[in-house]
Amino acid sequence: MIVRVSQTGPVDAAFPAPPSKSYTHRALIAGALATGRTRIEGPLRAADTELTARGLEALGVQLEWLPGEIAVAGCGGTFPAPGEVTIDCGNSGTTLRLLTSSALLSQHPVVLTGSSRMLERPVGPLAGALRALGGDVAFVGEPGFPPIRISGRLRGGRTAIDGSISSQFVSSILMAAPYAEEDVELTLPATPASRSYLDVTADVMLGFGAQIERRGYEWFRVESGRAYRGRDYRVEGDYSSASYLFAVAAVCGGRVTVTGLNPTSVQGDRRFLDALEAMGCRVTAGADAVTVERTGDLEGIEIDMSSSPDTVQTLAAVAATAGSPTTITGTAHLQYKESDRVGVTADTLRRMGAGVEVTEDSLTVTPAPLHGVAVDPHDDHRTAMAFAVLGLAVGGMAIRDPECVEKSFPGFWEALYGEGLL
Ligand SMILES: O=C(O)C1=C[C@@H](OP(=O)(O)O)[C@@H](O)[C@H](O)C1
Ligand SMILES: C=C(OP(=O)(O)O)C(=O)O
Repeated sequence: MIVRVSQTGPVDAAFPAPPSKSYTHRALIAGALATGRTRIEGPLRAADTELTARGLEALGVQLEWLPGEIAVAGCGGTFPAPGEVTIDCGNSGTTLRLLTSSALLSQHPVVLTGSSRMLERPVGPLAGALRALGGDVAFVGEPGFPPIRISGRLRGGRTAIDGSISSQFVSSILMAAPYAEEDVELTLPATPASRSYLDVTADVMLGFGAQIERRGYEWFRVESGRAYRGRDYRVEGDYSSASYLFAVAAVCGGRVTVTGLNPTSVQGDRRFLDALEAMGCRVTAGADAVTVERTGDLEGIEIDMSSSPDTVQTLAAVAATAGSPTTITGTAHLQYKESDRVGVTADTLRRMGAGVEVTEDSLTVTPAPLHGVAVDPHDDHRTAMAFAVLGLAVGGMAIRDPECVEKSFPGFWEALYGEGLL
């Protein structure tokens, strides 16, 4: 299938925010490990969160998707899998990385595998740290990459972990740590990539009753034996998904309101709004809704997005419509995602007519007259959504395999269609 995107004028639209993917993954894992029952209210039902749910079911957890909620029967810290299981984590890095440490809480070995792209996404630093904490993580194929076979136990203790490729390595150990035999102490020698996701992890862990001490993003200590307690847990809206909707106002002019967003959220992609404001948009945040409005021209900016990786492509798309160049730094780890995102973004923007310069850790977009092109997102939802939005400003855009948005934002095309934008 192909979605064709035509040019549209200034907009006046309102959308509900899709629920947060990161919070849903974590609430599923905390609820599954907890003592007692959990109701996850307003979860994201998308390909990736279903993969986490199915993975937990394979580990013996009972859960049920009901309208607007998930009911999870907590297993009290030991997964009752009947024997060795293999879990296909598809294209979801969060599923594979976050389940890696918790898999040590199964009585039997667990094999984690995924799509062909997933087998190219690193897990080496996580495996190394888990070995130091008592686990046995074997690489079934290429060293440092999935598939991995996890056995042994989570003894706990102290170790260092390098999170410069992915914060998910650190989140993985933190989420399982309350069930280690001893306290877990993690030292991070370098600032982790996507550090804001460690705040999301800590937020969910504290919400489920765990105890964490931390010094910024350098050092974390989780108390052993402070089990998660099952509870009713409401999932907040997703700032990464909302970025595409806000970007519609930024590139087309007019205004877009997104409801269901937490104004004090720790999600790093909230910073995307600071970027739009610095470029010349008006951003107003209420108790539960954010409005982005553009009446004049946009100016380019310089911004560090190392903690907001999932909105780099949205920002690059907006930057191509501004009046001066934009430099986004902190982009090095985007090469490890569903695609080499900086490479794909640079290539597509150049084909559209923009000037793009790439260094190891930055992307500079120099605006120029743009024309639409055909985009093959190579199964990367964020490429499809970012360039669809830019297509609304430029016209003549064709997005192939649009169903890849199922990964995080299954209603994306319907949302645009519903507002008369497609
Ligand atoms: O922990 C999470 O929920 C995520 C962490 C980030 O990944 P990295 O830490 O690998 O950059 C982000 O890109 C991903 O979409 C979700
Ligand atoms: C990188 C992403 O997800 P994951 O790492 O879970 O595949 C994403 O959603 O952009």
